[in-house]
Amino acid sequence: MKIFLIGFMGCGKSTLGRKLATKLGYDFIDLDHQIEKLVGMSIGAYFAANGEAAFREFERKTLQEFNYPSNCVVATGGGAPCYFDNMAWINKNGTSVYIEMSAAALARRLESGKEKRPLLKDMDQEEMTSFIEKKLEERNPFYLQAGLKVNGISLTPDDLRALILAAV
Ligand SMILES: Nc1ncnc2c1ncn2[C@@H]1O[C@H](COP(=O)(O)OP(=O)(O)O)[C@@H](O)[C@H]1O
Ligand SMILES: O=C(O)C1=C[C@@H](OP(=O)(O)O)[C@@H](O)[C@H](O)C1
Ligand SMILES: [Mg+2]
Repeated sequence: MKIFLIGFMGCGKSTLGRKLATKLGYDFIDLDHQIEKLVGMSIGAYFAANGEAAFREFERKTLQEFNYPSNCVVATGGGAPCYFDNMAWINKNGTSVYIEMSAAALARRLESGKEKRPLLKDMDQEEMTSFIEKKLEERNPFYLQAGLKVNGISLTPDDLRALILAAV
């Protein structure tokens, strides 16, 4: 089974994904790390050098052309499902899981680590909360196409594993 974790920045795709993969005995792939490896720089540096549109193209290519093992957990980037035909591609090729959280909870979590996220790096808590509220409105139509939606607050890897296994 190929499990694609989707959801806004900070919902826990990378952290929970790695632990979930270990629990299932599956490989773990973080698409952002994969992109960083292929372009030879951090996501932040790539955004600064080439802009967001170039990043989205590269993200699509990486998502859709990666040679996934048959059993894996994939942490996507927060924007990945929301561009091109990526969400349809994900649903055709795997089981998608949306880790849902409110804008306020996401903003609290993202306070540390925002320097690594080019879309957030210059914002304070208030700006970040309203930016996330607006972005979630745009992105939810894509996220909500996931096969399974789970609440990301206090979500443990064991909970996530149980919810996914119950749903498939
Ligand atoms: N289930 C969780 N419970 C509490 N904190 C979490 C959880 N998952 C992630 N975090 C914390 O939230 C931040 C963002 O997590 P990360 O996995 O990078 O999110 P994403 O990949 O979805 O952007 C990190 O500081 C991480 O330690
Ligand atoms: O939501 C987004 O547009 C982005 C999310 C990031 O991944 P995480 O969701 O893992 O932070 C990363 O792909 C890039 O900074 C853009
Ligand atoms: Mg991540």
